[in-house]
Amino acid sequence: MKLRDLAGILPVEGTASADLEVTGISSDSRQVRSGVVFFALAGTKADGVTYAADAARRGAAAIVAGSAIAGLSVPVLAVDDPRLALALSAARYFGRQPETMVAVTGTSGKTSVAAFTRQIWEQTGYAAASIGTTGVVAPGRNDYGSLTTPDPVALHQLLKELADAGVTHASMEASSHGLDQRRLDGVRLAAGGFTNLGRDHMDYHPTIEDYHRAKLRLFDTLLPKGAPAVIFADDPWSAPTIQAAQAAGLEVLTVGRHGDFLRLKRVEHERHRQRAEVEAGGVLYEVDLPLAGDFQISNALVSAGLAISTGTPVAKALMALEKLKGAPGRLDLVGTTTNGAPVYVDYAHKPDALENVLASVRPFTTGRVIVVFGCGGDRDRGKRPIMGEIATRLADVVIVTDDNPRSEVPETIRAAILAAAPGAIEIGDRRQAIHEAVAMLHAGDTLIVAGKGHEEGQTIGTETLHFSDHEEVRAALRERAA
Ligand SMILES: CC(=O)N[C@H]1[C@@H](OP(=O)(O)OP(=O)(O)OC[C@H]2O[C@@H](n3ccc(=O)[nH]c3=O)[C@H](O)[C@@H]2O)O[C@H](CO)[C@@H](O)[C@@H]1O[C@H](C)C(=O)N[C@@H](C)C(=O)N[C@H](CCC(=O)O)C(=O)O
Ligand SMILES: Nc1ncnc2c1ncn2[C@@H]1O[C@H](COP(=O)(O)OP(=O)(O)OP(=O)(O)O)[C@@H](O)[C@H]1O
Ligand SMILES: N[C@H](CCC[C@H](N)C(=O)O)C(=O)O
Ligand SMILES: [Mg+2]
Repeated sequence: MKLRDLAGILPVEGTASADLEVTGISSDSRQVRSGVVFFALAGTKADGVTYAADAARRGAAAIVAGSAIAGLSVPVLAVDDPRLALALSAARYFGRQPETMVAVTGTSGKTSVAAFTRQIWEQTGYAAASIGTTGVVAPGRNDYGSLTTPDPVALHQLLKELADAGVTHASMEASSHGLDQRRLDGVRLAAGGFTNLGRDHMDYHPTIEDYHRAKLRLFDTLLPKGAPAVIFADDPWSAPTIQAAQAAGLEVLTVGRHGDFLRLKRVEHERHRQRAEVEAGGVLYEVDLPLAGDFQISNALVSAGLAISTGTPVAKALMALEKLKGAPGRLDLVGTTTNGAPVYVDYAHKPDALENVLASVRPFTTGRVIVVFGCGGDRDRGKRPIMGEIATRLADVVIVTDDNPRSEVPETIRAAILAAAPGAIEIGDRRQAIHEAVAMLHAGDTLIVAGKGHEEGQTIGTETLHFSDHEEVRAALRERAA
């Protein structure tokens, strides 16, 4: 590609540099090679402008920045929004994307909805992929992920790979960071979904309104006019989201008990499954969902809405729900003790999620609900006492342990949770906490190990050591059975 091919995004028309060959796009100077266009982004830790000279030295074809930079030997192209320019350039540079792409946002449920939507499409017969916190799943591919919404260069490289491999349908998670940082601008979206809004990332967003506004970018900026917006109707933040989507000229399709498109009429809970009655277009459907947790019904309905609004027949989508597999680490039944007490691993690491997961297991728990959890370091400190209070209110036994302490002192994090969790047991070592909790289980009890879900490491300081809640639960169950 020539630099001129990025015209309309970058101010290259009529410049001598328009003929330069472009061999790549990057916002990280350390990855610049000859011919790469470097985008200098103002970040949370550093300002990319500082690295412009480094990028030039490494052979950058041009530098894109928010304003002119003096003294560089390569052309500098000034744009209003370098992050937006990066995303649009990456989209154009890589070119191909799966034909039908949907994105889902919300505080909780994104990973589940992305995974469920992929599964419904698979059952419809499409080559489908999902992209998010747990990684990339596509035919013949299952890569572990790190970011919920990948950065635009990685994202568009991935979308091209998927499209080249024949994937026609892809669902992705739109995190508030991703939306705010323009990571999804340039993705050709056919539909968008909204699950719910609760406290999260208050270290990044100054207020919950700001956090909601970031989420709304999916609807008021990214989706084309007339595109379907599938919105869960039973959340306190549903109404303002519906309003924003309508104002943006989208086709609003609501799902849930208050939903018009897919209306939940009735749910019967069993231990590891639930039977729902859903009305769609005046027809009643009985759906036997093989997953525990009220919230999974909400997620399943948003997913079905996304699949239906992009072409899957209603009956097919709803029947596909009967074969859904939960996303790894989302109310994931890892095993049961010999006396029948189930142990779940769950990714609840924020207040609403913890509240939901604990409330979800109560109906089928005849004994005690036991929870093991902690909070991550270098993340929203305000949520710690809130989660302590929720655990104390909704569980019978609370064990406070370490999550990913990162650079913080683990005792300090635990103390902040414990301050609002009278009677909780403190066991810093997560392995020990899991083993002691499993040893405590009586018939009728339920254990939830919350916070790390699918994660395969524990970050202490700057080191990430292998750690898996699944493996520890299995080991503890074996130990107990022996
Ligand atoms: C706080 C945050 O969101 N940071 C993201 C952001 O980094 P940043 O722009 O703030 O980076 P920075 O370190 O300040 O550096 C500024 C710029 O200088 C560049 N640089 C830096 C050093 C150098 O030598 N040369 C150089 O060019 C950097 O590449 C960057 O472009 O943009 C980067 C590229 O897209 C992301 O990788 C990075 O994610 C970091 C790793 C992160 O941990 N993000 C988390 C908080 C996150 O995004 N989470 C969400 C939500 C999770 C969920 O709830 O599901 C997610 O989508 O995963
Ligand atoms: N619809 C929902 N409502 C409330 N809580 C939910 C919902 N769906 C999932 N949860 C809870 O949130 C946790 C994370 O779910 P999931 O990974 O699907 O959400 P996410 O939005 O992708 O979260 P993250 O931003 O952390 O990646 C689950 O383990 C469960 O505890
Ligand atoms: N994407 C989220 C995941 C948090 C998971 C939890 N285990 C923690 O470490 O806080 C974040 O990085 O904030
Ligand atoms: Mg996720």
